[in-house]
Amino acid sequence: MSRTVRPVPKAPVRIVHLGLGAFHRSHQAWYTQHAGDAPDWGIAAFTGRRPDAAASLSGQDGLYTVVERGDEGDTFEVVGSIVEAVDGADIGRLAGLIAAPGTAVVTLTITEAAYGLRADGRLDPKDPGVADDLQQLKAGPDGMPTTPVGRLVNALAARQAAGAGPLAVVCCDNLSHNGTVARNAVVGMAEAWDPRLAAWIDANVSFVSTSVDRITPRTTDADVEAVTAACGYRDNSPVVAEPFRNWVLSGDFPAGRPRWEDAGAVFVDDIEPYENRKLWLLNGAHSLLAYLGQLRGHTTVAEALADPACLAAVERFWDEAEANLSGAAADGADLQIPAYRVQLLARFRNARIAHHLTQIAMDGSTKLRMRAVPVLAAEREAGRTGEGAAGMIAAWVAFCGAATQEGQAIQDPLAGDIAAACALPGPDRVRALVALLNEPLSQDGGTVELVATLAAGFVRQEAQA
Ligand SMILES: NC(=O)c1ccc[n+]([C@@H]2O[C@H](COP(=O)([O-])OP(=O)(O)OC[C@H]3O[C@@H](n4cnc5c(N)ncnc54)[C@H](O)[C@@H]3O)[C@@H](O)[C@H]2O)c1
Ligand SMILES: O=P(O)(O)OC[C@@H](O)[C@@H](O)[C@H](O)[C@H](O)CO
Repeated sequence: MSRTVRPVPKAPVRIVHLGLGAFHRSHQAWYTQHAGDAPDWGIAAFTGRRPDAAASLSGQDGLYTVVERGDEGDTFEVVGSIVEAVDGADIGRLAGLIAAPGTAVVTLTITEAAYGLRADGRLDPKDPGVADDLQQLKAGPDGMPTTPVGRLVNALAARQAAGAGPLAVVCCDNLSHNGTVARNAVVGMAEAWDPRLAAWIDANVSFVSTSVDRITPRTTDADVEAVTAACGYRDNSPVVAEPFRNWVLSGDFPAGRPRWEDAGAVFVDDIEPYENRKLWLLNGAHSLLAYLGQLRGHTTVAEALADPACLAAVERFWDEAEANLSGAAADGADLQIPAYRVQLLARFRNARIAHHLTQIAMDGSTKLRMRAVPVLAAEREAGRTGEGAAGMIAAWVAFCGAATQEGQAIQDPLAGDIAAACALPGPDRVRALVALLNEPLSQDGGTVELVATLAAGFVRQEAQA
């Protein structure tokens, strides 16, 4: 940025973030800036796989613009809660910050696929990243773990050694029971390296579960230009997000936390109803639109939703999801599912947010396990067909088949297995793909037949003009 516009003084680092992407900047960093005690809570944010985002943000003193993009127009706000942006490969700095007694919270947005989990939600020791990091951790001080979980385990060992006390790890990825997932991944890796560290983590680290929501597509060059034109300064790291935002958290913060509730965050005892409402209705519809929409020639969420066939598929899935959602939380709070559905349609129709289906389609095997499988399993259990949820899986099956035939790479942690499944003949192909999402469902002949029939009806169409 060409001028100093730091909206708050530089706060001391008390939060460490892993996964410095678009979402962290539009969500957790925004909430931290808007907490009543923001001057006490600075964030040191580490990138995942490349140093670029840290270099870009460091070049402008950590400051960046959140462009809130509504139906009617844009508003701009400079956010200053990220006080340090670091290359994720700098594991020394990460260990130093996590070992510091002042550090109280670690937040994560490293994507669903980065946890290295099997379909049953446990750490997968055969995952190449997990296996390699275990070797690195066992190599001692010269080891260089490369996955976020391996780096975090390494840094927690430094905190244990420093006697710096307990802290909270707050998973902000779109995963069911995301606190438990983060715990399984971190404790699972620690156990395989050093059981005493695993025991220390068990006793000292609180894994907080969250439901996180704010549609934040990848920033484009046009977004950078729009900020320059509207604000009169050059920001190389702006982020564009919808006006809506939501954060529900459940768990303990043994070393304290910012007053995120001042910015609208909600703390609950029973997070599951909120989590399912968001993951099934919002993210489920997104995944359905990502595969069916692309097969029908659309490129963005808003375009796909304007197609009556896609809208009907979403409504069909939502009816099934709603039948299996709790309408109220344990404390009696009404989750207002019908109103939530209406609001979602309006959010998806915000055509000024160009949310690309290709981005949502990535890592489908991990996402569909949480977005389609639970609804389909519940529908089958209730003696119903589960055609809406099966439709989402069928769209993914047809999408994988079309991409494979066209020689396009599928970005997914199971890309090799997907390619192998797609090489099989008809019914075996569908069964093998369903098995990648959920083994028991793949043994249910009725489910496989239903998915196969629906998938046969989804054929690739020419891109819409
Ligand atoms: N973007 C949204 O609208 C949104 C909304 C709610 C939740 N989320 C959650 O946040 C996550 C990140 O979204 P984003 O928009 O910031 O994405 P992004 O691509 O902008 O950033 C992702 C970050 O994670 C790192 N990363 C990605 N894959 C990794 C891997 N396999 N190993 C290590 N690091 C990896 C990247 O390097 C980057 O730092 C999503 O996957 C989702 O779980 C996103
Ligand atoms: O971010 P992912 O890859 O988990 O999923 C893609 C979208 O469904 C997601 O980013 C939503 O836009 C977001 O969860 C809205 O809060």
